[in-house]
Amino acid sequence: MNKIRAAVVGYGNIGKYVVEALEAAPDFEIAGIVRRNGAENKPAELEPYAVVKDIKELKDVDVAILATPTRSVEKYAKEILAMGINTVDSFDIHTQITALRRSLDESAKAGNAVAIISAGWDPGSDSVVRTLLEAIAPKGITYTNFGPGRSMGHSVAVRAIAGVKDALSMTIPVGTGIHRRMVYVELEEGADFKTVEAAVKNDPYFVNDETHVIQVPCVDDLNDVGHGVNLVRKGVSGKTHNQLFEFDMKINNPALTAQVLVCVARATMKQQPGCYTMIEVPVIDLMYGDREELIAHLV
Ligand SMILES: NC(=O)C1=CN([C@@H]2O[C@H](COP(=O)(O)OP(=O)(O)OC[C@H]3O[C@@H](n4cnc5c(N)ncnc54)[C@H](OP(=O)(O)O)[C@@H]3O)[C@@H](O)[C@H]2O)C=CC1
Ligand SMILES: N[C@@H](CCCC(=O)C(=O)O)C(=O)O
Repeated sequence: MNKIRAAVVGYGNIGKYVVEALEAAPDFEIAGIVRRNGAENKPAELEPYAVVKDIKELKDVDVAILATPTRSVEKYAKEILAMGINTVDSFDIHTQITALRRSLDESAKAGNAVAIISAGWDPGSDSVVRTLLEAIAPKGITYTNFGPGRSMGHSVAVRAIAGVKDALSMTIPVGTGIHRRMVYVELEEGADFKTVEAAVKNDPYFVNDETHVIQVPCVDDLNDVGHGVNLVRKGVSGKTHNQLFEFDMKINNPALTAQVLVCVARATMKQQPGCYTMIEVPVIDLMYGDREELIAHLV
């Protein structure tokens, strides 16, 4: 069997778990890890792998798994798709997904490659669940209630603000798909708390939610990467009301995001050139194994 050669771009919270998920997958091999500082301070667990500054330094990469901040995804994806290498990412600014899809569709087709975007758990696997539930009860309301837990995307956005040394953004479910954001910040020496607080509250990640910013001496003392979702749809199948569906999970956030990225990386190998979201990809393409055996086992 020819293994799929994957590069991991960015070695932060998600990147570390992507390496583990690739190591556990029978059909993948790690082509290398791409880091801004290359092999400088190479962590012990990456000893068996090439760690480089530029993906061009790696050989025969089939797919690049982008574990970078969401706001860097488009730049990395465009460069990599132009080389004819597939990309997957977990881009999570929901209001910008269709724009990213249009932009990367052009890049992917030009590079004769495949991009699957917004492939984490939300957006990502939850999007597939929402789609399925809406198909089987076309009229009705779906509520996606997160947490309580750490949003990686919101925490990354706060860490990017000048003067922030570390940050933890906890998502607190208020009900009916509404969330409160509790943001714990550790500041660089001399940083002004009020300026940071205003920047957080004005960031598009936070601007629509009730947000509280709290200064703490050490974010690491508070950190817990657990998260979860309770997704409920109540609706109408045909002309019959009161169909009630519920999907619930409690997870290690980076570990689940990484596993979704890896199964979606597999699926890139089976699509025509272009850019897709997870709801556009046949779910069987996420799976490793013989097609007929999967059908016998899962259908
Ligand atoms: N859709 C979903 O369900 C989910 C999506 N996510 C997304 O995953 C993203 C990554 O999260 P997380 O792993 O916690 O982030 P981290 O900050 O821990 O890691 C990102 C890594 O990307 C690299 N990098 C490349 N460019 C930059 C840059 N400009 N600034 C900072 N780092 C850069 C760095 O690695 P190096 O130093 O090695 O170069 C960095 O460690 C989040 O932005 C979030 O949106 C996360 C969870 C769920
Ligand atoms: N994109 C999230 C995962 C979904 C949960 C969420 O959106 C939130 O906590 O606000 C994340 O980055 O952790």
